Amino acid sequence: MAPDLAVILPRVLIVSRRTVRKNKFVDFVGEYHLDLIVGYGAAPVIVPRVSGVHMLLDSFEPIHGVLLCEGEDIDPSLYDAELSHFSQQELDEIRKLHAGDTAIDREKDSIELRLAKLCLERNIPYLGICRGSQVLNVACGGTLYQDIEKELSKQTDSGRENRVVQMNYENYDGHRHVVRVVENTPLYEWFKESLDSGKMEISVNSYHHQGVKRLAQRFVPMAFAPDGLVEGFYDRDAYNPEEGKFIMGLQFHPERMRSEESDGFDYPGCAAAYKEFVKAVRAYEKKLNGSRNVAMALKFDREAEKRRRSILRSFSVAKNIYTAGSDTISAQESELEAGAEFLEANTALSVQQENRLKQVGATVRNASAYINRLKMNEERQKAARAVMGKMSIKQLSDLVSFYHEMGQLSSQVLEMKLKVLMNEVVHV
Ligand SMILES: N[C@@H](CCC(=O)NCCCC(=O)O)C(=O)O
Repeated sequence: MAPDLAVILPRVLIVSRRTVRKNKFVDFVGEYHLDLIVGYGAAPVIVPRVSGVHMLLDSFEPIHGVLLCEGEDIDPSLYDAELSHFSQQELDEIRKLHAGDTAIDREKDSIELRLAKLCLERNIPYLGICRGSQVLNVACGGTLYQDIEKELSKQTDSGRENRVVQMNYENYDGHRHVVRVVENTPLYEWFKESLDSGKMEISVNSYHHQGVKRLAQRFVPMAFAPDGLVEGFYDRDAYNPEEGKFIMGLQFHPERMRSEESDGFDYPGCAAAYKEFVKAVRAYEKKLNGSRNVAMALKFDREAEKRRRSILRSFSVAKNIYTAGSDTISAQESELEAGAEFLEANTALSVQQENRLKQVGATVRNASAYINRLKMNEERQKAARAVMGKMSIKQLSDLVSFYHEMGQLSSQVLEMKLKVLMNEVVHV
């Protein structure tokens, strides 16, 4: 069971985050993400955010999906050409308040932006949660607020009632704020039975202080916070999980919207983003393998045809030599190889094939070995017939059913081995 699953499950890449444990760096990924990916039928592959990995992403192929989630702030120089509009005092305040986030991890930025761009180039399913949604927007040319509280609240004239607390360190996991869900979007479909009547609102968690400022052109918003911040978006033209299409970003964490006591989700729709994402990942893998198999089959066909031609050519040269005498052999020896190899490898030829080969002169090289093998076969058959002639009907019918059973068994095992081999070839 295990080897089959290992071959079948599609792979979702997730980049780790760095922290310090017992005086040394360790890499981690939140288990809620991993559990959901496994639960819906894909294999999470953790890409460590260690130096140099951004140059080694080819080694993580095949990639059937990418899930990017939490982490430090994205380096503002990656999305904001004019850099800091903040005074030194403001920057110090931001760093003090969000100390865990404001240390930038350039290696992670670099790995994640490369992965996001790869997904966009190849239409690999991508789910961005929180920082992952910010990475997606930046990869597509959008920009971010470097600090929502300082920038968005400055812009919001409408006053305090629209202000949103995005980070509440006093009530970290219990904190929620409302978002307005946009109709006719996947998010609406997933949460529609939970929307407050007429209000189109759900309450979401929040663990960020950066956020989408200018949404990249290709995206459609799926939810807004009361201060206008985009809380979810997707590429409508690249959305069809059944066909392997999924490019989406969520600023909140549906995987983490759970009751403290029971660990149960706040809404039945919470796991849907993961479910639909993995659905797309699985469909993408199928599509990819399908087209690879066709490409492999075409390659095999072309190679077989090439081989067939060289064998034919070899036989025709052999025929000419046979008809004309043996003087010219050395000049054409290399062309004879294919035919000779073919004869060596195929002892079980039909009488018709054998006559045809003799006729075209294929006995010129290795003829004695070939004839010896044929003779040996004939002798073995003669001996077997003699033994069987002496056996009883019961013994003979036992022998028949034994070989029948063995035949069935070996074709089953052969089929399995070919399947494994085919998968290995496809995954090379
Ligand atoms: N630094 C970014 C992204 C923050 C982020 O990824 N938050 C989720 C992690 C929550 C946790 O570590 O508990 C920002 O602040 O916008």
